[in-house]
Amino acid sequence: MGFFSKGNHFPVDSRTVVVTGGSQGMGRGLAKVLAKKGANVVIVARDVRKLQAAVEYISAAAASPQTQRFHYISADLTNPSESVRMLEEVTAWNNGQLPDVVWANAGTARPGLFVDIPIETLRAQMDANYWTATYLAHATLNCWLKPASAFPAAERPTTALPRHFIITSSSLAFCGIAGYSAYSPAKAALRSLSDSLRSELNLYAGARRAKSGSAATAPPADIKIHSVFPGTILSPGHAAEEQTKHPVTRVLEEGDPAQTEDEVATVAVRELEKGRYLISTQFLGSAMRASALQGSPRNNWFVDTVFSWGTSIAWLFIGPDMEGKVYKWGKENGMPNAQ
Ligand SMILES: NC(=O)C1=CN([C@@H]2O[C@H](COP(=O)(O)OP(=O)(O)OC[C@H]3O[C@@H](n4cnc5c(N)ncnc54)[C@H](OP(=O)(O)O)[C@@H]3O)[C@@H](O)[C@H]2O)C=CC1
Ligand SMILES: CCCCCCCCCCCCCCCC(=O)[C@@H](N)CO
Repeated sequence: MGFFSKGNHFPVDSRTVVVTGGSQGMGRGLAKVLAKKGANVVIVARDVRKLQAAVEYISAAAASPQTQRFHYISADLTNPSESVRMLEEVTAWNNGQLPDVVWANAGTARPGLFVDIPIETLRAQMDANYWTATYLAHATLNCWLKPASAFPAAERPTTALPRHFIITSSSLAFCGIAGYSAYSPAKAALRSLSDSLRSELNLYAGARRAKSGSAATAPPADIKIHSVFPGTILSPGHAAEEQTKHPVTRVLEEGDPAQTEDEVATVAVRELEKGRYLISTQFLGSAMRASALQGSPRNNWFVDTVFSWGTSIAWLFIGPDMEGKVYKWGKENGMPNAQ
């Protein structure tokens, strides 16, 4: 479990990392931090011009510019076959080796009042946030776990470093607020996906160490799942979501401290290095995480347990206060859209 284990649980030096949504915002911040730590990075998004500009920006941060490699792939990850194609291309570019780390970071929020959001947008938000990550998890884990896949068989070093599949969710996975009804459910579902995959991957970790001969077909490395739950990030995506955000949503999130792409990326990677599983990136996010731990592994059993008692009391006050803010908005401004 690594309860007391020290050391870096997320070494990326000389390893190959895929970051989706790496052309801007948090994904670009992540790619830059990983480049500084010596990783080869492939960023994935749709817009080629933004990808080209981002590769230039990210490669300028490389620790060893002579040896580190950077690449971009344009793909619309709402299409499941694009995740498969993208991983094939990454593997070919990476001298036939599968990537060591895949970070499902692409996502988009379309805030607004539920009744005003067209059904197509409700579905598109699941596509953009839940399905992009789930398709990528399916494609990646198939490559990593199935020796009979279309990918070249990896070597089986006895001391292989674990591979990591990381999901960017949102602190809104822990708390539903007015104006994010199209987005939060997708991010909450990703937390459930993380917990489910984390449980399931124990099967393969066990199989790798099986006494029977089946260990020969077991994957070359253990696989770790993690999810990151940022609060507000000052990104191009955030600027766009401000356009459709109802003012009451701004009231509810006004206490949430905004982070830059570099800040959120630095904290996320630092927490991965500590071996964290559910990762919040600032204090309010940590409080929201502690209040919604369910059966998920704790970062620190003592701190998280006491923190969860505290948040359980805090919610008795914060919950009614937040309900009251929305009610007051309605009382003061009347029917939405009727002004
Ligand atoms: N901004 C915020 O306040 C918060 C954001 N988050 C989450 O963090 C992640 C990053 O957000 P943020 O930093 O705002 O990033 P942005 O919204 O600014 O950028 C999104 C990135 O994802 C790419 N992308 C979007 N859709 C697709 C698609 N269908 N296929 C491939 N790539 C796609 C975009 O490129 P292109 O459009 O060219 O495809 C871009 O690179 C998202 O998952 C978001 O939900 C979580 C908490 C808060
Ligand atoms: C004890 C716990 C108290 C909890 C109080 C909760 C207060 C609500 C804060 C909402 C923060 C929303 C950040 C959203 C980021 C995001 O994902 C979007 N911007 C999409 O990009």
